[in-house]
Amino acid sequence: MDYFPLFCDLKGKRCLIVGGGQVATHKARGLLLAGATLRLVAPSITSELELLCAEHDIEWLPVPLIKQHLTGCWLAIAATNDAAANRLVSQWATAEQKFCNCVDDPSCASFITPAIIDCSPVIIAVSCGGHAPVYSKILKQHLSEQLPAGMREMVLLAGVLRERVNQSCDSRERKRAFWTMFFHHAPLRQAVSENNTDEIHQQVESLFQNALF
Ligand SMILES: C[C@@]1(CC(=O)O)c2cc3[nH]c(cc4nc(cc5[nH]c(cc(n2)[C@H]1CCC(=O)O)[C@@](C)(CC(=O)O)[C@@H]5CCC(=O)O)C(CC(=O)O)=C4CCC(=O)O)c(CCC(=O)O)c3CC(=O)O
Ligand SMILES: NC(=O)C1=CN([C@@H]2O[C@H](COP(=O)(O)OP(=O)(O)OC[C@H]3O[C@@H](n4cnc5c(N)ncnc54)[C@H](O)[C@@H]3O)[C@@H](O)[C@H]2O)C=CC1
Repeated sequence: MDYFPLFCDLKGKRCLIVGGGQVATHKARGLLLAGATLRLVAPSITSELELLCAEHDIEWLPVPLIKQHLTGCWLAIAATNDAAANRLVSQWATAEQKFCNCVDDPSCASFITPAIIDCSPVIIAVSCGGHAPVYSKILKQHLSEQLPAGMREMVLLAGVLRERVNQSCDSRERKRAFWTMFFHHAPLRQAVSENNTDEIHQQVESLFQNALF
């Protein structure tokens, strides 16, 4: 496997972005959606980034880049149009064992950003390993057209029931069977996609009786 996919909780965690152009703006948008706080090092930034600075926890430093800008940051994105600056960020981050994305050269990056379908809590990330970013975008589109109806709602319902299932049953086998049945259960899926709460309740109770005990 060329890259190991991870889903990171970035809420409240500071991330460094170096550069303030179109690509930096796009990466900033993504990190902010995940709740990160940002340190932005760039002499100038796009008007969208200026707006984001007013609305979010972003520390914009219009000063020359120094190694200390990495201090307190969990990861870095080198997003300038200056290849040497991007490489420097990557070298500094790697020396400190921090993950670094490099927008103009995947060979000096320790992570790459995938194309993302965000139906949180369901998140689908697609990468072509840096070979073909546009194809990642096309695959994302393709996948998003194939997703099952009510997918997100079924997952949210599973989250609500999870504790009860764990409390009701010790057998890992039976729990696995319960969840497999749950997600394949046509009447339940139908009720969930229609948001029919009475029917959802009935189907869930009968699943508990039939599958768990
Ligand atoms: C390695 C990686 C590093 C990283 O950024 O993490 C990287 C690198 C580079 N991208 C370049 C170009 C473009 N990238 C896009 C788009 C996306 N690029 C994304 C990720 C990645 N791009 C990482 C690999 C991920 C993977 O494995 O797939 C996506 C998936 C995710 C995101 O950025 O959010 C997002 C689509 C998301 C979406 O829409 O959902 C478009 C199209 C467009 O903008 O519409 C173009 C123009 C067309 C073209 O050139 O192909 C160039 C050449 C720059 C130049 O010409 O100088 C490099 C540098 C190089 O290849 O060396
Ligand atoms: N990974 C990806 O998805 C993509 C990557 N790219 C690459 O991203 C690079 C940047 O693209 P854009 O944002 O469109 O460029 P841009 O020209 O809009 O912005 C470049 C930014 O970098 C800043 N900058 C330059 N030198 C700096 C330094 N030493 N320290 C701090 N900031 C510095 C500039 O002030 C500017 O804000 C391009 O060189 C291209 O190779 C381009 C398209 C997609």
